[in-house]
Order: sequence, then structure tokens, then C-alpha cells
Amino acid sequence: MSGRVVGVLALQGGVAEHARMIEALGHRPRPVRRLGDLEGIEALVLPGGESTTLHRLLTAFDLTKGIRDAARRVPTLGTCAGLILLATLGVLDVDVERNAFGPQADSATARLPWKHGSVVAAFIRAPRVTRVGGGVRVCSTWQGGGRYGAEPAIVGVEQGEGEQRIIGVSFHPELTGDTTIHRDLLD
Ligand SMILES: NC(=O)CC[C@H](N)C(=O)O
Repeated sequence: MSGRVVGVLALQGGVAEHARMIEALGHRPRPVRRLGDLEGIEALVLPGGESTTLHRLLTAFDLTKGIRDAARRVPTLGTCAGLILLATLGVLDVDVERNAFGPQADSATARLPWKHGSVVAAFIRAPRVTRVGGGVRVCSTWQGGGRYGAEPAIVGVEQGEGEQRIIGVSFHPELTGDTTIHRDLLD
């Protein structure tokens, strides 16, 4: 067996899509539903969903501290509501505004810059980043069709190096079939 064991928070939201993408890249997804599931993981993904629900479930399943500790220990990706979790758990030094690009009906797909390349991104009731801390690098911005402000919004960030890297994106890379973000996290 090769590849990384990748914990995927599996309380609610787009779990299966992330698991499929992780597997397609030669890694081993492991659903995380209880504290013991975090043992031995070599990367962590927090999928999108509904962040209020996810917070409640993290509390109900007694996973808040475990997820916070794991995110500081292994490369971690949060997508959409997962990005909101990373911000509110205090592990990614950003502030976010929820539902910053309108309702479900305004869902959109766009090709965005990602570091030296690009990524095809799906936005579904997506948040945007309103503040980045000193150690946070902006990797993606989106004009959002110009409807949600004159300035491009920050929709992809990265903090830290190596195993302590944390990537947060407003969008759903797992829904477009574009593996750029997952490869960046895992390779
Ligand atoms: N697609 C998503 O993850 C949506 C996030 C959701 N709007 C929230 O604020 O929790």
C-alpha cells in the first residue's frame, strides 16, 4: 500500500466526492466520525456542507479538539464550510464571510488562478475571506461575475509549510473533477 492515509471528516456534507478524488490520486481516504479515526492520519480534509451543523456535530461527537490538533499536525484542506471551520476553530488565521456570493441559485463554476497554474472551481453558497493573517498566502481570487463587489474576492489561501500546511478554499474542487488542490495538498 502506498500513498497517505487521509482523514475525511464524515459527519455531514460532500464526503464521498473527496474520498473518490483522494483514492483516484493513489491515497487512502479514511472517514472520520470519532476521535480514534484521527489516529495515524497523514493528511486531513474538511469537506463542504453547512458550517453551523458541522460545528454542532463536532461538539456532539466530541471531535472539536481532535480536529483542531490534527489540522496543526498534518497537511489539511478545508473546502467551503470546511474553510469556515478552519477559520472558526482558530487554526487558519483568516476571517470569513459566509454566503458571500448569494444564494444556491447563484452557484457558479469558474477557472481561477492557483499559484502558478489554475483550477476549475464550483461555488455553492460560498464564503469569502475578508482578512488574512501575516502568515497566510493568497492563492486564488474570484471576481464573482462582478456582482458581489468591485474588487476580486479572496477564495483560496495557504498557511504554513510542509506537514503544517493548511489550505482553505471557498469553492468545491471535488465537484469539478479538477485534482489541482488535492495534488497540491498530498504530493
Ligand atoms: N457549500 C458549502 O459548503 C456551503 C457553506 C455554507 N453556506 C455555510 O455557510 O456553512
